[in-house]
Amino acid sequence: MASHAAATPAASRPAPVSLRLAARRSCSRGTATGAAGSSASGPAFSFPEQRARRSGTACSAATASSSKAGSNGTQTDKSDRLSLDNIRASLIRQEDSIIFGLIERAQYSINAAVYQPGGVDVPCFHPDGTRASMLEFMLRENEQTGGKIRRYTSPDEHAFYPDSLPLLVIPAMSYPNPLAPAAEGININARIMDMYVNDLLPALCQEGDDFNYGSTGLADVSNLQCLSKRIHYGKFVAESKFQAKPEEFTELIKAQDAAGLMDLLTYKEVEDRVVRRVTNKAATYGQDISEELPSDLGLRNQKDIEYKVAPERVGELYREWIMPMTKDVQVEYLLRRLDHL
Ligand SMILES: C=C(O[C@@H]1C=C(C(=O)O)C=C[C@H]1O)C(=O)O
Repeated sequence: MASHAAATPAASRPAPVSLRLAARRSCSRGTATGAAGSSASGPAFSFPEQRARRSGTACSAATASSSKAGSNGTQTDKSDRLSLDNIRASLIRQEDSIIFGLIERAQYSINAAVYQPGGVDVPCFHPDGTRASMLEFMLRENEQTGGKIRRYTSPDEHAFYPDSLPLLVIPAMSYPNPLAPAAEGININARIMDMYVNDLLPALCQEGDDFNYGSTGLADVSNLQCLSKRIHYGKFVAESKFQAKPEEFTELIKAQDAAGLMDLLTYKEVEDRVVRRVTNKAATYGQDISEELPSDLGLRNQKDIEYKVAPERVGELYREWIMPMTKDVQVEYLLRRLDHL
């Protein structure tokens, strides 16, 4: 089991990362070798049916009734997008963005200079005088823009540099938030950054340098933000699971039994379906689709197709990295689920 203890507090800053090129796995280009049949089924855990928010578990439920700013200038999220009923649809949409993004990034070489502090001369220095990496510079700039328009006040968004966020330029938003208070202190972006740079990129991209640093950094910023959102969605998944089996989870939480929690929240067959679906999507998205729809849209008999990224590779990355980190967030959240209540 990956260590849940590696979760970092919200105040931490991802350390500069270095590419472990030596650990590079096999090349990303390949041909389909029989992607598994697609499955439309969703996660095995049951999502609550329009459940009434339980007193004591709803933490910052919005009460204002107008979408305009309230008397203290606060606005209310009326979208329902954070309700536990919408988790499944959101995870599947996020999957699409992640797969597209990884395929996009794979068009470029590793471009290691983007990740090395000082590898590219960007106007971004740490207090000790060392220059930041180009990726850090781009992420920080992006978070300044998103932060001003409330991105990081939403319970499903987590900044990579939470200590440097700007003030808002539009009124604050109040979100209906089904999560327990402890959720706010969980941010594993430092681990996500390390995994992305040192494990995902070497598995996806050709070695070497093609000097497309801007495109590389833009793809990375987008991918890191999508991955962070998906992985931290573990908080919502965990809350849904807790509400479905409160007694069983409460017993394990009281015993602070991380391994027991991991067992109870893991659905192996769901994970297998996710991997098959992701593989199939990567096979579909990775093709050069022409203006003529093929008569057979399925993935059978397509062993001759040259994919930009081997579809199985994307599925493997989900199994090896993305799902385990989502589960680590779930364990971390559940261990603290009853704090402050
Ligand atoms: C997200 C869930 O929890 C776990 C993690 C999964 C994932 O990251 O996709 C899938 C199955 C579960 O083992 C879930 O149950 O859907």
